[in-house]
Amino acid sequence: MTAAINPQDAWKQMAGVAAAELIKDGMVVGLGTGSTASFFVQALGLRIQQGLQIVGAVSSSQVTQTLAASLGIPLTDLDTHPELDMYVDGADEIDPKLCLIKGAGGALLREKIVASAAKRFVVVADPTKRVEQLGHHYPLPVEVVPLAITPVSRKIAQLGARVKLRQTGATPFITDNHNFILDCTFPQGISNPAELDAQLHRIVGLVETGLFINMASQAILGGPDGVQVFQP
Ligand SMILES: O=C[C@H](O)[C@H](O)[C@H](O)COP(=O)(O)O
Repeated sequence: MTAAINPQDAWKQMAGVAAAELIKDGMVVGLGTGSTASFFVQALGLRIQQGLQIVGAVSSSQVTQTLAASLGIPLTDLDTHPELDMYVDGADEIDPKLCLIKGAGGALLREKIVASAAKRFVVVADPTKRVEQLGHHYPLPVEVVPLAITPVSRKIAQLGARVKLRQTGATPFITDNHNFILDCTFPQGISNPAELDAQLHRIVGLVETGLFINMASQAILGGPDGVQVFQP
């Protein structure tokens, strides 16, 4: 007997299963990170067990790599396959133009690298992730070289953010790339994601931001009324 899952997880699963249906024989696929992406990876694993033949999958984190390997998904990397057919991942916030905040799980840098290598990026989520303006529900995560954490924090604060070093217990959270994460809350929300992203990228020592702008082409949302596809 399988354990019942809560409605939000059921919606995430619906989105993940629907995205897995988009994967065809011969594709190179990018695998996202997080609870919603995990449902996609599990559904993809099932389809592969049933005979789907992808060329390979590139993971956006160690966690996803381990999950995918356990499901028998053939793994590859960006050296072997620098261009992917499709990348599927979750998001923390999705605005009407499909700009995203990502990185609540700390995987934003690899996620952005893998997403940028893909011809198509499909976001999978539940309806709680849709927002009118980014930055009101989740802080914006940015990945920072540990050496630069204090000056970078100060410079982001000068842009109007409350800046918090992400911790795991008493020690800083360490990303797969051995960097730190700063969670940046903009009290008025993020009115111009592209401008903020450009400002943040001018800060030396800041490696990447969790703003994904003009990257996703489609969102698949599971919800109480079934699966809905959303594109601007
Ligand atoms: O670093 C984490 C990723 O950006 C996740 O894709 C994002 O946080 C969404 O995760 P979830 O599907 O668990 O809400």
